[in-house]
Amino acid sequence: MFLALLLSYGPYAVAVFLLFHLVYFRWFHPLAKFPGPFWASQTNAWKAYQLWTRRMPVTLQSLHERYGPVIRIGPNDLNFASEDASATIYKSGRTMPKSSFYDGFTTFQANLFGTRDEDLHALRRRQMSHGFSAASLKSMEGIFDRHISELRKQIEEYAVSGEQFDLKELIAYYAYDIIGELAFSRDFGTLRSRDPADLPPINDHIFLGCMYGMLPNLLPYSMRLTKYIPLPYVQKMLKSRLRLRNTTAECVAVEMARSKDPQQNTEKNLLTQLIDAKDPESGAGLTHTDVASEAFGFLVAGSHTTSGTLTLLFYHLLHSPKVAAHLTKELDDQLELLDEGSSYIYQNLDSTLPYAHACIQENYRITPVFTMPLPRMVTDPAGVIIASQHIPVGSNVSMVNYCLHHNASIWGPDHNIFDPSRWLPSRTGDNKTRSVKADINNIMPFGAGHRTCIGRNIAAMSVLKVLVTLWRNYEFSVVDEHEALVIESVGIDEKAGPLLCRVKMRRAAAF
Ligand code: HEM
Repeated sequence: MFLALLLSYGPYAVAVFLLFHLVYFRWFHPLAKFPGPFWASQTNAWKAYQLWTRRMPVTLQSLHERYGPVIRIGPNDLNFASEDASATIYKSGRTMPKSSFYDGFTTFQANLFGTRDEDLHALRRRQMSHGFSAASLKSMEGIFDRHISELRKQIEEYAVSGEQFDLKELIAYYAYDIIGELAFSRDFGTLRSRDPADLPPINDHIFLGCMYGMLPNLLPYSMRLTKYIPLPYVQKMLKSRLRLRNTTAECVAVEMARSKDPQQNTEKNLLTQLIDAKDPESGAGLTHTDVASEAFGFLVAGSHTTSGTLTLLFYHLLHSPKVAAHLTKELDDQLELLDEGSSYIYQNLDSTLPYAHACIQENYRITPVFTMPLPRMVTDPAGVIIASQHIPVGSNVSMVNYCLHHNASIWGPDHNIFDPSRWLPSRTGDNKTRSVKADINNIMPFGAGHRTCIGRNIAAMSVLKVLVTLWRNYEFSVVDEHEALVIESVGIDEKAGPLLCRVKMRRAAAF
């Protein structure tokens, strides 16, 4: 009887429900007045599909061009691309906490990046601030120098042989080896072995985290049930995440055991600093699982971001002859060629190289790599005003830095041109009337506010040292001068395909 009723009326009930859902979310929902694609107003699967295409930042930017600075990208989600939005969304502290999107990244337990507990976040930041301070950074400079020296060795082999090579791949090995030493106290030696299979599957982890996070209604189940989906691609991603987790657990266990042995004199790095970390207020330290969870976060947040950034910087320089010539002149004027084993001291590079800094800044603007939407939740019962719009409590609001960095009303119609002179006081071009200082507030490659990147100084040191060392000491040329830049995004971006180059020495080979 019940089955008969279900079969006769069930399809009508489903149709009525769907119709109600469609009409409510499109025309009566509190966010209904905001423009955006129809399917985005109906289901979070729209966002998940955009992630799947690997083109989300570019798609969102074109939607902003079409609909304006605020668009609806999910039934309960708004995305902003205007100058005045970032302060309210990211600098309102605890009243705008991270949304459930971040739960998708939990591997051991929520870490500094993923936690939505503001008290825990504040405690962790206090515990870790010493490890990321300028003094700690200085004490870790030797680690960078060793790996830059290894990178030079590999490049010099190509200079001698004259063979073409993939600079993107070499940079990826370099960035992984550095983070291995910083976060795991281990030299993975991938620059020496140069086997792509040695590189960790970080992109898979990030893609999976973003995918889980973009389907929040499924989250409690999806993380547990994905293992039963018999698709090889899904199984590969799960295995990748497990592999990363196991590597982390193993390295942390070794270092924690070593730290208990007073005979062992280990070099300071981020992992040893985590093990020693104490909250200056309460004296509380981190447990074994806390340390593993944070080290895992450093690997995920710090390696592909750095390698993606460096590869894109070299791509832009190698495809912009005038910019390249300007940079060469500045470095030739300011820096001696390096001998074997020597390096440029970071502190000395800071004030003397304005054009190199401008190139780095422009690279962060035109091709930021951390482009996942960074959603925050409106928790004030009265709602909040963002970019002159009232946004009701319970909504998720986000920005994608790529969209802000390509907003033509801020950067001018030439926003797609790599032009470091935007960052010089004597700037030329469309936005010459604006101040550099104002524009620095309009880029957010490292996020903004109290959840801004804790590793930005580490990234800054790596990027500047690699740039000036390679650009001053070698002469690179790209194999395909006309190659158009295609970017793939899994939440963190990279140049699609290799960056094929040839290289010449600017002095006799050192190694
Ligand atoms: C060019 C390189 C890098 C870029 C572009 C970058 C970008 C970002 C961005 C945009 C955020 C903010 C995320 C949000 O609001 O949800 C972030 C957070 C974070 N980053 Fe980075 N990052 C880089 C390098 C690093 C490095 C080298 C490390 C560590 C060794 C690191 C560790 C972290 C951590 C732990 C967080 C969470 C901070 C918090 O919530 O308090 N990052 N990063």
